[in-house]
Amino acid sequence: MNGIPFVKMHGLGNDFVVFDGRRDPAVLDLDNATAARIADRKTGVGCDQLIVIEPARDGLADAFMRIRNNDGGEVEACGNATRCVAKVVMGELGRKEVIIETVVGLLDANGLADGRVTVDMGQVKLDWRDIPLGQAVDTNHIPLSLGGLSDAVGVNVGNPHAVFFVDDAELIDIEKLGPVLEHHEMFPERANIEVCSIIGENRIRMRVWERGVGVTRACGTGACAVGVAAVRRGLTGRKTEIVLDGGVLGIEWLLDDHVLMTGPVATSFSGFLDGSLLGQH
Ligand SMILES: N[C@H](CCC[C@H](N)C(=O)O)C(=O)O
Repeated sequence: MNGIPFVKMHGLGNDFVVFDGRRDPAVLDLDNATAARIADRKTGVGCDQLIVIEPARDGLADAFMRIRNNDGGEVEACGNATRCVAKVVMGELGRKEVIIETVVGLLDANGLADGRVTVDMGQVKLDWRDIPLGQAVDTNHIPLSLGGLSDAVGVNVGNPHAVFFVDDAELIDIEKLGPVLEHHEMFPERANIEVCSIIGENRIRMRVWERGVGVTRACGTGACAVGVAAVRRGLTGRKTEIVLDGGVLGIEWLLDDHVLMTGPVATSFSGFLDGSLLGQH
């Protein structure tokens, strides 16, 4: 079989095409258009994010993870994909603890006995400059209203998030409001949009419109942002269960501002990418 090998993986239905750039240099330095072609669900392999595992730059890391959204754009963080890549590297090294390097830092990952993975997603940032926002506002009450949404909480988990709390997240038309908010002038680097409702003690229902993708079944960094936002608003404790369309993630916002995210990893299939998708003729 010729072509570039890949593995199709997902975290609670947030799905990825994972290439190994350590073995196949052809997938290093992809341009945005090529990445979008591969991520296209009709004419490519199809995925929410395209992931390339690369050699670590930092001596402390076991591998570097490059992340691109379905629209081809490179982004800083992806919680669900970090669990998937960590699991791959754990299998290669025969270790339960690995360090995954990203453009925004080193992420510690631990494999649990039940097959799930816990990732320390690093320290969240809460200053308006770090979200980033287009103006100096209190990030616990961003003055933004659209449809049934208002009064967002801004959280940066390596990537930008705007968290809205409502009475019932299921009733919000996130497909309509998401794209408008993603591209709102308040967010100079756009934003991932989460709509949440408290459904029990330390239990939050969340739906997400992801920057550069659209509605996904789960968003790991989004779940981290929601867990932090709920504490900032005094709605839950620091350890929460986030109920997404695709399943449940465990979040804990530590006192040192690091956020731990725990959830499953799944592999769907392996395949070979035809060279035409890389622009090879
Ligand atoms: N759409 C996100 C990247 C992927 C995040 C999500 N898939 C996750 O699991 O964290 C962004 O543009 O920042």
